[in-house]
Amino acid sequence: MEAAVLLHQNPFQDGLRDSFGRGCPVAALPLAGPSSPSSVTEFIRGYPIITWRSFAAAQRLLPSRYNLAKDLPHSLQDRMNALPVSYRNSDFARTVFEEVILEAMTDEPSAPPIKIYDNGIGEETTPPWEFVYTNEMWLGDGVPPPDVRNLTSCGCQGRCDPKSKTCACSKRQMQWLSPYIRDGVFPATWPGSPFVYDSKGILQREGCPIFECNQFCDCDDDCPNRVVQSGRKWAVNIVRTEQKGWGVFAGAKRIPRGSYIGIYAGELLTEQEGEDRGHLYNVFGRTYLFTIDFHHLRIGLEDEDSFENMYVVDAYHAGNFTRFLNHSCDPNCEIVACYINDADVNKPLLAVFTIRDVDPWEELCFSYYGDMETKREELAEQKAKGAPISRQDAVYVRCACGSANCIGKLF
Ligand SMILES: C[S@@+](CC[C@H](N)C(=O)[O-])C[C@H]1O[C@@H](n2cnc3c(N)ncnc32)[C@H](O)[C@@H]1O
Repeated sequence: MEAAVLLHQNPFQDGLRDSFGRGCPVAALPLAGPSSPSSVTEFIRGYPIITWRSFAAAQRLLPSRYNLAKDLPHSLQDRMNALPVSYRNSDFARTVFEEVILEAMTDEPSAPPIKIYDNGIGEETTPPWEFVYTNEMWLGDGVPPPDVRNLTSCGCQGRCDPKSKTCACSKRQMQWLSPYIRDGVFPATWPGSPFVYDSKGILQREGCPIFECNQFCDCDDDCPNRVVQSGRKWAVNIVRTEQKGWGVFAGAKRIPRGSYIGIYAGELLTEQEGEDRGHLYNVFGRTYLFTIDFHHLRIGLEDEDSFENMYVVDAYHAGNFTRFLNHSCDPNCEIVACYINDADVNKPLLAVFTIRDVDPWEELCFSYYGDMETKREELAEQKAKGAPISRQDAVYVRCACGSANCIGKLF
């Protein structure tokens, strides 16, 4: 039986929390079931006293909220696709698309609205109505729900102090960063360490996994270790490109290096499902699959090459503006593994950050191959051996990134 912990909607709850702190009783409620949190030890007239701390403990026992890919709502897409092409290519359809995006942005209150600009390239006024706009992850068949029971959380009051010796979140971040730092010493140019962010939320260290404070941490919403979960702050636009289909462009402001841009959202699929879909997308010549095979997942394995990735994100049927990020051989963004409310190390969120300053209206791109230097070395090695460069059914697209050191083709 699941623990039934219901804290009645009480307009005074927040007031109580503010006045007495989180260790104080907030309610005495019926709480039943064998898995009632062990932290409930005091009772009033037979009812357990729920404190904020025991409430947080009890929350771990409740089923967590998550989305299943099979429940993706697609009636709007079906209706739009049933309309004549002339309507779908009208300015009105573009306004509808922008409104749909706006509606899905309730989880990022400071995010500027996303505009779809008509630059006269091509016939389409909006991207195809082939996907559900969402900032969330949708779990495919065989993908387990988030592991919330094993989340480590901090008991910090107010904003977490990166220098704290007791903050469980800074300890966890330190532990995961240590393989990437020479002699365990953080560079002086890296304020905020061991958190990966400085006090303004700018990412200080690229290429390492991020461990943010989570839903069970006691710290406040403005804690410096809550950047991805606070949502996008920078303006982005969806614009048609000459040779790469739709793309994502910065707004009127320069975006500094290390800025959070968005989550590569979509369906989280098993490797097998991703592989099957990959064959179809290769025939189609357009793919939105991202394989979760970050370097840190190999740490600790006897043979790093024996690593087998478990999950893939597919943004074809569901996703947000990040699904329009094109590839560049000289990228200004990268995807970083970010952990928040799931303790399963194989299921990070894919967070997009800038890796250099981005000019106003510049296109935002990341490398579909990860580190480009490694990719170049790999290609040179394969060429020397005369080995085939990629999988049999891969459809090669000429890379149109336009960078001076472009490797020439995609996939
Ligand atoms: C994740 S989607 C990016 C959004 C895509 N442009 C669209 O219109 O939906 C990946 C696809 O975009 C195209 N693409 C991305 N980067 C490209 C590049 N550098 N050169 C040519 N095509 C590119 C390829 O068709 C690729 O399969």
